[in-house]
Amino acid sequence: MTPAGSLLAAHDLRKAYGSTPALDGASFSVHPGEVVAVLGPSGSGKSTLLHCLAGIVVPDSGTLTYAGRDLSGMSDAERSSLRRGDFGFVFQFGQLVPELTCLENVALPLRLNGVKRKQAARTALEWLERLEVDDTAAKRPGEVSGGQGQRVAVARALVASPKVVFADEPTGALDSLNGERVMELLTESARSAGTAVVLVTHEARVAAYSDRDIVVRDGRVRDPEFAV
Ligand SMILES: Nc1ncnc2c1ncn2[C@@H]1O[C@H](COP(=O)(O)OP(=O)(O)OP(=O)(O)O)[C@@H](O)[C@H]1O
Repeated sequence: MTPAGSLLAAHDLRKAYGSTPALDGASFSVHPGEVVAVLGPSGSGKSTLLHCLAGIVVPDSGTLTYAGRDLSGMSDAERSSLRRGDFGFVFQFGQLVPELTCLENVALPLRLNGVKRKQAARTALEWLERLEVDDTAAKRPGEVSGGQGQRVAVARALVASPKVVFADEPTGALDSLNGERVMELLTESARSAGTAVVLVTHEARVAAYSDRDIVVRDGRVRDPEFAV
């Protein structure tokens, strides 16, 4: 059932919110290091698919396999530990911790994984430099621009060398110039680290940075990679 060589695969996922079906038999897979864009009209189920793949939302039925392990059968604690260790996240509005500096925000995933404070700060600064926002290191998220905040969020998503980054409309709140730069930096950094990216977007311009597109319609996905 799992496509050969895939890192993350979903088969026939179904999820309803009350009587509203959000996913209605969605199958999808991503290979290591691959950048896949998830496209589709508003309300088609893109975010629900991403949340299921990331282990944030539990589907009503269907199977989810990550690195050969059945995600559906994992406990909440196992899924949380997978999210912390193997996954990174970027959302539309950075979702940085407002009380921490940008450097501390980027260092946070490393600290949660047990990296010592000094080493975490050093690595976080390297990532801020890579994303060209090292001048935000001592500032809090409320003191930086939207574009800078998203770059900090990308640094935070990649700092702990995740296997997969989930990005839900990461440039949705940015102007086109800033949006394109964030996409360039996200995809370049992910490709050089061998990190796969699952990218939900409305915009064809953003999807152009992916290796492959899939389209969600009415909670269903057609992924030609998936042999059913
Ligand atoms: N927490 C929720 N409670 C109730 N209904 C929900 C919830 N989340 C999503 N839905 C419904 O499920 C369907 C799919 O929503 P989803 O957010 O996955 O779509 P989307 O394609 O990401 O939309 P958009 O592009 O507008 O963000 C929609 O009908 C939506 O209203």
